[in-house]
Amino acid sequence: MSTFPWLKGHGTENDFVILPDPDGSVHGALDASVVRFLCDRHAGLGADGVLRVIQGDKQSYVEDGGDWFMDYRNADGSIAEMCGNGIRVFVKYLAEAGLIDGKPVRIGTRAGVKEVAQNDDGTLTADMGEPKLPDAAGIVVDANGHQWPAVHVDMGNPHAVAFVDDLNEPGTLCDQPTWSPADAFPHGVNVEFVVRRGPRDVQMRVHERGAGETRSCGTGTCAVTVAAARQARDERPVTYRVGVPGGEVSVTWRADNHLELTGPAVLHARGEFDRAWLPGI
Ligand SMILES: N[C@@H](CCC[C@H](N)C(=O)O)C(=O)O
Repeated sequence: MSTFPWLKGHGTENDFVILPDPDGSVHGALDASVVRFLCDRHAGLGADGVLRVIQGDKQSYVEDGGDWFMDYRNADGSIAEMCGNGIRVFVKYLAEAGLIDGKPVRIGTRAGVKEVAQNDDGTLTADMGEPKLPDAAGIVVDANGHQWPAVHVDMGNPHAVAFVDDLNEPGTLCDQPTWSPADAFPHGVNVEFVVRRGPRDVQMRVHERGAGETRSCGTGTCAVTVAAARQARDERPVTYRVGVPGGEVSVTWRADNHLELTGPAVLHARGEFDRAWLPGI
């Protein structure tokens, strides 16, 4: 095919190029350079990542692809296990395309199958599964010469959560934080900076692995909730309001240890891309 369809969508302004590829034949292996080009904000369509939509039984990446499989790629072309904002946008697309009804849907990801429900108010709720808290005490995040202790929370993808006094304090805005010990995150990490605004109410900024500072990160809001609830010794179930630069979401840490992420999802553009426009690919 000389052209392929695309859509744009976002969840709290964490934005994605959606590539429908129901039987996996449109994009084949999906080259990292194609992802980089599509996500380029100057030369391409512009996005924090790509959501490729494949039927669960037509993908060849994981054992259980669910009803539909979310093949997630970061803007730099790297593969990530999971995306909490992306999965809501993914289901919004499936619903608007008439590919699913209103019932909860099982979405396969590289971090396992996640169930996503569509709520009456238009928001979506994803069961994000259980967090892991690897025993990695003593992690320090370093940004522009400033350092903060951080908590390692794994939501299928890795997060380092650092509590700060002020989200605008020097150092929190930078290209890419580093961390020590260097081997704590062999595959890189998403870094969240957090302030408490009140009981069960936090505000964060995030530097995403493979995308830089973004307006939101759904798995990051779950990691932040876990770190904040543990710090406050909250009893479960507990619900946190998590503000991000692009809006806000609600995260419940249930008694059974699962995290539930509720937030908006928006589709805002669609088109047809001519393969001849992919430079040198
Ligand atoms: N924005 C996402 C996370 C996307 C993947 C992340 N950058 C990683 O590499 O782990 C979210 O909403 O969770």
